Amino acid sequence: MKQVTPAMEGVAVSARYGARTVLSGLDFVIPKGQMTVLLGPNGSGKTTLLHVLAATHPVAEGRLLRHHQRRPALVPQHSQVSDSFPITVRQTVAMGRWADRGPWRPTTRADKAVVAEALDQLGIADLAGRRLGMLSGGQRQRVLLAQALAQRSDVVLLDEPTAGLDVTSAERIHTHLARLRSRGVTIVQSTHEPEAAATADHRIHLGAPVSVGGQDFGPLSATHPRITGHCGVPTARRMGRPGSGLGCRSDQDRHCFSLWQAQL
Ligand SMILES: Nc1ncnc2c1ncn2[C@@H]1O[C@H](COP(=O)(O)OP(=O)(O)OP(=O)(O)O)[C@@H](O)[C@H]1O
Repeated sequence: MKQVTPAMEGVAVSARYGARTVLSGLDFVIPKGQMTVLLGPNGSGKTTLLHVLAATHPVAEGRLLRHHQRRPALVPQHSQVSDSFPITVRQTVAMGRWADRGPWRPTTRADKAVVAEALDQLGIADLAGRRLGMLSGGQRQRVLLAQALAQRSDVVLLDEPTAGLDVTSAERIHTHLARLRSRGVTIVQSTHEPEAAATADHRIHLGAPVSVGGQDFGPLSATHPRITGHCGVPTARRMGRPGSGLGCRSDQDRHCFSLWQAQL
């Protein structure tokens, strides 16, 4: 039976903006070294959850247990970066080193080597001297991913990394994410793309309740396709509290997810 090791575990996690609760009582697991996708309609809280995982947005209630080694690298949506921000591609990628050395320390030779390698890996070395705001969406997204690579974290969080990109640019990003995963990096990405969702190891659904066999689950649900078929334990008792914030897409997934949760 496949063992799943958690990189992070959320226990009844809530998050707010002022008095407004956006995430409420979420229980979830982010498996270590695997690809998790966050799914859900606009406004369901995917970006907010990514920021909670990145520790850039506070947990209002509940607990987030961390089992990873380094500060997560967060890749924002490319549309969130201002065109007028006067920064070059190399400087943007070098910011990824801040997690290690702080923003005010001079860049070391080792930092420069890491930045050069990240630029190279994403195929953007020729853009190093260009202004970030002058790049296309696809180029900019690769720069932001290079910044995350330069951080050398064991957890990479991405907010719709291929939104608005053409097929070739999106494939490049997917290829690099797959490479990171093969190196054991834990990846969490929000997406609206069915293909990214289908190929992920693990899916977390936010938003509208999911109906399974006439029973409603929501607002959070999770599946783990890799362990589908390894279970057979009647688990509805354990996890099927309607409205509890936990549920899965299919009966089989629901059983498996429960068993998997129970293994942790
Ligand atoms: N800074 C903020 N202040 C107040 N409310 C916010 C803020 N950021 C987001 N929200 C609200 O929180 C809710 C969740 O937003 P979030 O961006 O996390 O959703 P999302 O699932 O990522 O959406 P999308 O798919 O459109 O990117 C929305 O209703 C949004 O209006």
